Amino acid sequence: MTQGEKITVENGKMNVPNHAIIPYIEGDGTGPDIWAAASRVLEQAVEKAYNGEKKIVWKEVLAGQKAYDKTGEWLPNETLETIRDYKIAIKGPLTTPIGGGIRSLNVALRQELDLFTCLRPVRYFEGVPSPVKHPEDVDMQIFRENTEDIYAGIEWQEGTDEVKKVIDFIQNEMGVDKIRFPETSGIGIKPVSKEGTERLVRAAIEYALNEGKKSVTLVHKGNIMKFTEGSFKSWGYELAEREYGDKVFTWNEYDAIVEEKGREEADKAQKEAQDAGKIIVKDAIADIFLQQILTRPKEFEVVATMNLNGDYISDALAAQVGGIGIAPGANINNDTGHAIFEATHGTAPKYAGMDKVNPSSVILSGTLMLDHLGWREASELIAKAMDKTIASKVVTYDFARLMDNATEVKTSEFADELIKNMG
Ligand SMILES: NC(=O)C1=CN([C@@H]2O[C@H](COP(=O)(O)OP(=O)(O)OC[C@H]3O[C@@H](n4cnc5c(N)ncnc54)[C@H](OP(=O)(O)O)[C@@H]3O)[C@@H](O)[C@H]2O)C=CC1
Ligand SMILES: O=C(O)CCC(=O)C(=O)O
Ligand SMILES: [Mg+2]
Repeated sequence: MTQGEKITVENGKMNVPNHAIIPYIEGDGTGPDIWAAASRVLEQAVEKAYNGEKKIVWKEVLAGQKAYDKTGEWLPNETLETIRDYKIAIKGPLTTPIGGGIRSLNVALRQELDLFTCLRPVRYFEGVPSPVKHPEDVDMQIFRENTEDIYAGIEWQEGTDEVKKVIDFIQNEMGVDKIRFPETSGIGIKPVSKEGTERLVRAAIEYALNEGKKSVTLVHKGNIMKFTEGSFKSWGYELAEREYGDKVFTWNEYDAIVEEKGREEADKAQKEAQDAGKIIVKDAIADIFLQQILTRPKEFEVVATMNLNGDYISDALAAQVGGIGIAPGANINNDTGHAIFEATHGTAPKYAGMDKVNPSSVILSGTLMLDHLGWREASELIAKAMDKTIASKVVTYDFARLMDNATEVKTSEFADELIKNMG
């Protein structure tokens, strides 16, 4: 067995040894099928890109059903400690029961390790079947806040003593009389903080600056949820102007010019800012945004949004470029460099153990991981092999059912094909 070394971080700089140990969670449902395929592709890409000089040394950590069966715990503390210690991990999907049962282990991992950015890049691979006319116009990076919002699961069930206490408090201490059916309501709480918003928006703007993007769009439902989603928008604009004043032009500034000097002057100021290479920081209300990503996707590049909006938007956008089978993601703490890479999709239980589903989301999450480690040559090999394989129409069931004259292959065979096409 190859002996590996830990990835370390010193003064914010990541040191990646040639034989880097990377913890992985296999995942529930289709997780084992996908992981078997994805891990082979990632290993081979590193092997080929560096002629054996660099290697991934996998270290399994347990979560989900496998953890429960072996240890009696769904998310053992040892798993969290190992990921903290080794800095980087990659995972398959984990099941969350609807209604009762355990809360999301996926959310727990993000919260426990404070992985505040969920980065979900959405771009088109030539030849992938899509329901829209111009899927190639979609090239967006979703920065989804990953630790707050209603998604964090602070809620109380209808009929419990806890929910009665909360409803009594809201009605009697806060004077709220708008709970329509107080005797039969469940209650959920949606915390959205200034700190949480600022660190997410900062990560999005930094990304836009580093990658030469032209805009960052803050997506919110601030007209209805004024002090959570509305504040997300205001705090985002304030941060952009305060920390990046000379590099951005915001729609907040635009509105102030309209007020003072009229729209023509505001348009002129925005045009000047664009010509000077500044990033336009704008915003969109979530409902119309979901229409506009379909009708004019070219207008959006980097998107910063809250947790639940980001969850909806990332599945919707994935559909535009071929579906959830090819939608990667990364959960990152941009301050410490800690990260867990994972697909956007879930465990797809009806296909578990059938060697059937598309492993591309986890494979592409792996390429994000390789980029994060600075092993770009390996991630480029995979991206090229993905282009070549899809162009040759050798695909898993999800693409095959939408393509003419495709050859449908199993999860493991798709991995074989990618490895063959790495050249
Ligand atoms: N980060 C995580 O670990 C996540 C976990 N989950 C959890 O997963 C479980 C199942 O959730 P569910 O809502 O069914 O969502 P899933 O994403 O698991 O599956 C929904 C549908 O998406 C398609 N799909 C999913 N994965 C793939 C793939 N690899 N290749 C091709 N198609 C795919 C299938 O569509 P079709 O039937 O059309 O073929 C599938 O039926 C739940 O417990 C949920 O909480 C959900 C999301 C993320
Ligand atoms: O944790 C879950 O079960 C669902 C998570 C999810 O949908 C997501 O992160 O996109
Ligand atoms: Mg989701």
